[in-house]
Amino acid sequence: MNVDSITINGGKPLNGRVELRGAKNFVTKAMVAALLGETPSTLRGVPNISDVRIVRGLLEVHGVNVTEGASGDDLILDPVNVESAHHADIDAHAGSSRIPILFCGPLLHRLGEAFIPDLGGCRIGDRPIDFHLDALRKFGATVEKLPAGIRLTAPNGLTGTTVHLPYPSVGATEQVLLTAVRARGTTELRGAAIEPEIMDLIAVLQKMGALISYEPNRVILIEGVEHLSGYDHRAIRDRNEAASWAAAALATDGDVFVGGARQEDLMTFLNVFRKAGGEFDIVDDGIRFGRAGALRPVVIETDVHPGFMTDWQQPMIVALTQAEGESIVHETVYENRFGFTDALVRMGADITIHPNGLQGYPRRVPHRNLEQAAVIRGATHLSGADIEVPDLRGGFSHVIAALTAEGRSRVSNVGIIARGYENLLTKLELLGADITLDA
Ligand SMILES: CC(=O)N[C@H]1[C@@H](OP(=O)(O)OP(=O)(O)OC[C@H]2O[C@@H](n3ccc(=O)[nH]c3=O)[C@H](O)[C@@H]2O)O[C@H](CO)[C@@H](O)[C@@H]1O
Ligand SMILES: C=C(OP(=O)(O)O)C(=O)O
Repeated sequence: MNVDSITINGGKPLNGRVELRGAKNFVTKAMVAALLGETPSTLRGVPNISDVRIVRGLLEVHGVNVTEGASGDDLILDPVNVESAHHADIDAHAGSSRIPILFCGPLLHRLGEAFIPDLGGCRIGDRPIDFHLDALRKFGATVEKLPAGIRLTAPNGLTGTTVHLPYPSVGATEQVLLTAVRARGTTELRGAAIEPEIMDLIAVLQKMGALISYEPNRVILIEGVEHLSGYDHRAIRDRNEAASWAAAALATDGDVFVGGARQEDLMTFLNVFRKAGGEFDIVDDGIRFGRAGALRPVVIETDVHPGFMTDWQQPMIVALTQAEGESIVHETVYENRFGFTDALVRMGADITIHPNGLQGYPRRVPHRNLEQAAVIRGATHLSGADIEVPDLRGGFSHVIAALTAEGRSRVSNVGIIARGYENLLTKLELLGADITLDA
């Protein structure tokens, strides 16, 4: 999506079918895993999104030969000639993604050194990398902070260790996996994240020759091996995109079949969707989402898997502006993930943000110091407005809000949405949305 601004004529339901491809939060990690192999890897179902292009560029400056396979959505990644890259070239390809931090372990194994530029990614809170760096130091890496990034070396190689994550971080879990698989000896990872995308990364690493076992209570054991080969793998589909289209169908009173959506990856979402007045049919090749009747208010607590994902709350909040009564969303994963609601309020939504969270409500998810809460009172009539996309999921939510609202909305900075949604405008048009690209 090379456009920066679109005009949406809203107030019409979305109807039709969209197809999911590989998950942004898996594909980019599997591309990094290819660095660890001694032979080429084939990754299937790769979406055409900007985060994939950024990771491809970073792999290429490190000497990985990346080519497209015959089917159009396969990537062949040949890491046989991996080499150190100039800092300037790495910076030029760092872009807006957080994935460069996951190059640490693979580059240390391959080259004995790594330079990691300052990270991009959505601005949804502080997003520290202390768990990553603490773990890498435990493996034996030295970490030096530079003005524009960090430099790591491992003069004595990397050795298996015990890592106990203070919080089940997705990225830090992937960091430990990608480092431990070729470290000397065994690594015990406690407090691991267990998202489906992580399980798919473990599947990829096992195909490459890694020895990884998943124990009860968020413990993962990794026995380091000396050699890994390439893999051939079809990526898990994007459950965040699935939840986004489901919420879009709910908000606009539409009917959307999401090809490739899998019930087992969306169980928690489906429960909330049903409680909010949505209905769904699960069939072999996907899930159809629509409304069962009037929308109802719900209480959502975001959490790590198997909880309700933080990436799902933004599109669901748009739908909840159409539910009769008071909904509450407790955001417990990130400290600043409600910025997108300002625009919804300008469109007519009644949303109050509690920057320090809401106390005194019975909860399943433990309180965290950084949390926030949103109280949404509905149903409200949304009217078109000029809005600016703040981040990836917030951006998709702005588009849904504009589709739900009566009248015209001008949505600017839509390019960010291409970080995680392939062919968004084409898909929206196929679903019947009235959209024009601004000059
Ligand atoms: C590319 C990708 O896969 N992005 C996903 C990934 O982000 P990402 O992997 O960056 O998110 P994490 O799971 O690491 O972050 C969860 C929490 O841990 C904290 N933390 C994390 C690392 C660290 O070193 N120190 C620390 O304090 C974060 O600030 C946050 O409060 O998981 C998030 C949580 O499911 C999703 O919203 C993102 O879509
Ligand atoms: C926060 C997200 O991604 P990232 O971690 O890449 O910024 C997201 O996918 O919504």
